[in-house]
Parts: sequence; structure tokens; C-alpha cells
Amino acid sequence: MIPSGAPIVTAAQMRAAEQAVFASGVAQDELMERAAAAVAREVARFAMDRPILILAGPGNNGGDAYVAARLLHARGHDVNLVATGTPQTGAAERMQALWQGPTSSLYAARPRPVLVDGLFGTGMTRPLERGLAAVFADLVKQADFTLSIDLPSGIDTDSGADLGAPRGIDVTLALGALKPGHLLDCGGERCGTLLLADLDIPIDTRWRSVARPRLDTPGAHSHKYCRGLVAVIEGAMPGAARLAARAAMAGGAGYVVLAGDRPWGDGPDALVRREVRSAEDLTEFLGWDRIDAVVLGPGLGRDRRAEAFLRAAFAAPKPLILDGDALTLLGSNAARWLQTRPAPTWLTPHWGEFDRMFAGEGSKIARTLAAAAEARATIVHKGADTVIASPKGDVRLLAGASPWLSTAGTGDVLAGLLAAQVVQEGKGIVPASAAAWLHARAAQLAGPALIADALIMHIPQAVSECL
Ligand SMILES: NC(=O)C1=CN([C@@H]2O[C@H](COP(=O)(O)OP(=O)(O)OC[C@H]3O[C@@H](n4cnc5c(N)ncnc54)[C@H](O)[C@@H]3O)[C@@H](O)[C@H]2O)[C@@H](O)CC1
Ligand SMILES: [K+]
Repeated sequence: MIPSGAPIVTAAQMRAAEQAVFASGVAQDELMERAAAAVAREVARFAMDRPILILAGPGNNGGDAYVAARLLHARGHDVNLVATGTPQTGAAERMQALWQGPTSSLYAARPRPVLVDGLFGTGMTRPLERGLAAVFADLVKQADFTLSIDLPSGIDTDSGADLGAPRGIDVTLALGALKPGHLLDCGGERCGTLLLADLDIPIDTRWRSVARPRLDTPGAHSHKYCRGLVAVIEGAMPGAARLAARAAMAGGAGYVVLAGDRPWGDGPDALVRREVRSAEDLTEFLGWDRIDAVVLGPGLGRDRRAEAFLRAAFAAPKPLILDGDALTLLGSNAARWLQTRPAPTWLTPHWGEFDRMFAGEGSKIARTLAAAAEARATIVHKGADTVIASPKGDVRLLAGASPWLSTAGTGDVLAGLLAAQVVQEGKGIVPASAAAWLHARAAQLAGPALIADALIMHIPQAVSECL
């Protein structure tokens, strides 16, 4: 579980936000007391009367741990504390001095049913030392319940990379804001349930976790065209385009046309068929002013015909959603081509497609943001964690989607859903975030061993939860 629509900042941005709070007259110790009060509240809620072991590291994450130990002890909880070394910050040192209860060294620590991890937070700069990682993992394993303060110790704040964090953490209480490491890479798997205590720290950011969208019920006078017309272009593997088209219908588009020349299989009868045999036909079709968005790429193929279709779609002044083969065809020319498009474009690459299109270094967020700016397109960078970035610098992160989505055709469904949102919700990151939420929710509803067709059947339920 992840807080919805929550702000996300890097370690450096969090430190800057904290400094701004200090500059406004709040003392550092006061902020630490606030953080620890939130930690103590959550720990007390889960611990009930079970004995608690608190791990305190050398920095301010450890400082929070000392204060939480004091507050929990004052409330009558049975608390032991393990200190991994001497406090390295003034605040941690002052908080250590105020802790009067039992303290032991890490290697003398005895497991207890409730464990609080205050070893490291946003200050982690290198992997956990091996001995420490092993003892920590063992204490987590032997505890019934573990809560991490701010971040699981052993997760990189900005990338979510594994720096030795154990498995089995039940709850992570993020302080001030979410960090990318809560959602990306290993962080997404290791945090357990993610909670957020905002601590009244003002956060100014364009990065957020994906939120449940608010969708509109059609008005009493709505008709099929005003709810948006999506054109899906067929190619070598017509099943993929049909999945996209059916997903666009289920996602609420008013009118969906499947354009191509493949033999017509079974229904759905509501899907409109338009014969398009050549790139010239496609150009003529895309000149139809009722078309609000075009999906190209699912099952398109990579031959000359596919390339000609791609050129025709690029030239049409229509919002365009590119997926699958269209992305592979673009390859390393993607940014150059996309910059010249006369209308907004959305790309939905998985990591392989993304890597073929865009070079660059850094975290998944940094790379997706840079690519979106360069290509002037909104990019939905799919995977176990999905990063959505717009050319304007907005970011939405989605983690924790069903692992059962890793099956053929689910990407085609996302492309169709995105088109439905584009024609209903408009520009930029909003429709992309909505589509990602609906896709993840439909997968949750479809349950284990889902297939792409079943995913589509659950989209209307997901939509109904957003009205
Ligand atoms: N951001 C906020 O709003 C607030 C942050 N606070 C806490 O402050 C934390 C950040 O504190 P710090 O910047 O002191 O950082 P940390 O407490 O995360 O740790 C930094 C210390 O650990 C050492 N270190 C880093 N990686 C190590 C490794 N692998 N092995 C051994 N030592 C290692 C560093 O040299 C440094 O001494 C946050 O995570 C949060 O818990 C709260 O106290 C108050 C509010
Ligand atoms: K921690």
C-alpha cells in the first residue's frame, strides 16, 4: 500500500526543505521530536503490549530512534535500544543523552517481537557493512513486526537500489515526503506498507505518487463523439491492436475505430472497422476531423509498411500514443523525430524499448525526465515500477502493481486505456497517470494468472471507482 498522490523528493531536496523549516524558526530538535512522535504513535499502534527493540544508527535517523524509544518508554512500553555507534550529529547526540533506558551493542542484541529500524535514512551513502546487514536481517526475521523509520536501512534514497536492506519489513514510515527509493527498484519491494507523516514541512515538488483519478460520468447530453474518438491502427499481429481497441472502449472512449486490412474476427460489435491498406489510406483516414487520438504500435510489425504507417501517423496533427513496434522502429532516432511532431505524443516503453530510444545516465526518474524533455513527449516508462514524466518536468510514480501483469498483451491494454484517457482527460501527465492507475487497479481486480483479455473486463469496475 502506497500513499496516493503524495509528494516525492530526493534526499537533497528533503534536506533543503528541512533547512527552510529551520530558517523559519523551528529548532532541529523540535523537528526530530515531531518525527519521533509520529514514529512512536505508529509503533505503539502495532506493538500493543509486546516488547520493543529499537535500532539507532549514527545519524539523525538514529536521533529519531532515541526519541521514539524515550516516548514509547514514557507511555509504558517495554523498550530496549541498540546503538550501532556514537552519534555523529548534534541532534542525535542530544537525543541519545535523554534516553535513560537499557542500551546494548548490536552484537549483543537479543531479538524482540517488535523491531524499529532507525539505523539509516536519507543519509545512506554506501552499502551496509556485511556483519551489520546480517544481524539486522536476523533481527527482522525473528521479529513479528518491523517498522523502518523514514526508509528501510539499506535502500538508496534516490534510486531504490539495494544497499543491503533485509526482506520482511512490515511498515515504513516516510518522514516529510516520500522519496524515490520508497517506490523504485528494490525499495518498492522492501518497504512493506508505506505510511507518510508530513511533519508540517512545506514541500514544493512536481513529483508525486500516482493517485486514483477523478473521472467524470458522461453528461445527460453527451454523445459518442463528444466522449472522444480513438483510432487504433492494426499491423502484422492484429490481436495486439484489438486488445488496445477493446481497452480504449472499456476505458470510456465514446467511439473506437480499428483501422487496417486484416480479416475480421469475432466482435465486439461496438468496435467500428475501417479498411486501411496503405500509408496513403492511413493519411486520408487520419484526416478525419472526428479522430481525437491515435494508437500506433501494438502488433504493428517492423517492416516497410509499418515504417510508412509510422511516418503517416507522425505527420497527422493528432494526439498520438506510441507503443511496442512503433517504439522499436523509432529506435535511437526517437527524440529527433518526436521533436518535430505537430501534436502531443505519449510513449509507453518498457525498459528495453526505452534503452533503444534514449541514452543517458542516472536513476529511472532522471532518465525518463531527460527523455521526455528531449523528445517533447510524455513518457510512461513501464516496469515493476512505472515512472511517468512530462516534458514540463512533472513526474508520477507507480509501484506495487500486480506481478501477474508480466504477460503478453497487457502493454497493449495500457496503450488503449491511455488513448481513452487522452480523449477524455486531455493533455500531458494527467491522462497518463489515470491510465496507469486504472491499469494497475484492473490487474488487482483480475487477480492471479490474469490474461490481457481478463484485464480489459475489469477496467469498467476500476473506472467506476473513480467516478
Ligand atoms: N527529512 C526530515 O524531514 C527529517 C529527517 N529526520 C531524520 O534524519 C534522517 C537523515 O539523517 P542523516 O542525514 O543524519 O542521515 P542518516 O541518519 O541516514 O545517516 C547518516 C550517517 O550514517 C553514515 N553512513 C551512511 N551510510 C552508511 C553505511 N552504509 N554504513 C555505516 N554508516 C553509514 C553517514 O556517514 C552518517 O554518519 C532522515 O532519514 C530522518 O530519519 C528527522 O530527524 C527530522 C525530520
Ligand atoms: K531506517
